[in-house]
Amino acid sequence: MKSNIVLIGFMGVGKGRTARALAEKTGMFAVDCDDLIESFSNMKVREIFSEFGEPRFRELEQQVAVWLQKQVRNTIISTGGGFFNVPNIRKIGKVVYLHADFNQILETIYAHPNAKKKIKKRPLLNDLAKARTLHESRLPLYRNVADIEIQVGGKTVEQISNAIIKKARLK
Ligand SMILES: Nc1ncnc2c1ncn2[C@@H]1O[C@H](COP(=O)(O)OP(=O)(O)O)[C@@H](O)[C@H]1O
Ligand SMILES: O=C(O)C1=C[C@@H](OP(=O)(O)O)[C@@H](O)[C@H](O)C1
Repeated sequence: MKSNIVLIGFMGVGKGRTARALAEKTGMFAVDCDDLIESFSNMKVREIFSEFGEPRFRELEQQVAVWLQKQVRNTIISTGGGFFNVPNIRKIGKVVYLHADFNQILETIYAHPNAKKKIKKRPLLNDLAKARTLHESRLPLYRNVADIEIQVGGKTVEQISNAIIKKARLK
């Protein structure tokens, strides 16, 4: 049985979008950690942050991580931008880091017709100066846990998913 693929990377880099494209191409199923947290808690991510604070959200991420490791196989898992920090990340599956420069990420988010909504639902993107620093400080940490790194800047989702299939030997 194939192991899971765990997509990590900064907010808005395209983890969810890539997971869906990969699922379509490989026949594997795709799940998203933020979606799992929202359905489990019956709250939106932004509500969890505003009502209970970031530490509660990180606890929920750890619960999801334990469940994924125990129960989920043969699945493409897209994660939130801070999920890579869970202690068992490398036990969940093959970790694929999607990398783009901060400016490229902002460009793709702002190019979207729903840009305002996309920013609102990501509390850590609301202050752009802080988000830029976060991107910089996380870069070595993402690289440290990743098995594979994919450059996504300027690429189509088709090119990105084909690169992952090749590097992770998914087909
Ligand atoms: N390579 C890309 N080219 C064009 N648009 C992209 C690209 N990557 C992401 N997007 C768009 O940016 C937004 C964030 O993508 P998403 O998959 O939700 O990111 P993440 O799951 O990493 O936060 C979406 O609207 C998506 O369609
Ligand atoms: O980078 C982060 O710490 C976060 C990223 C978000 O997910 P996306 O990467 O899907 O935006 C979401 O999990 C939460 O707002 C925290």
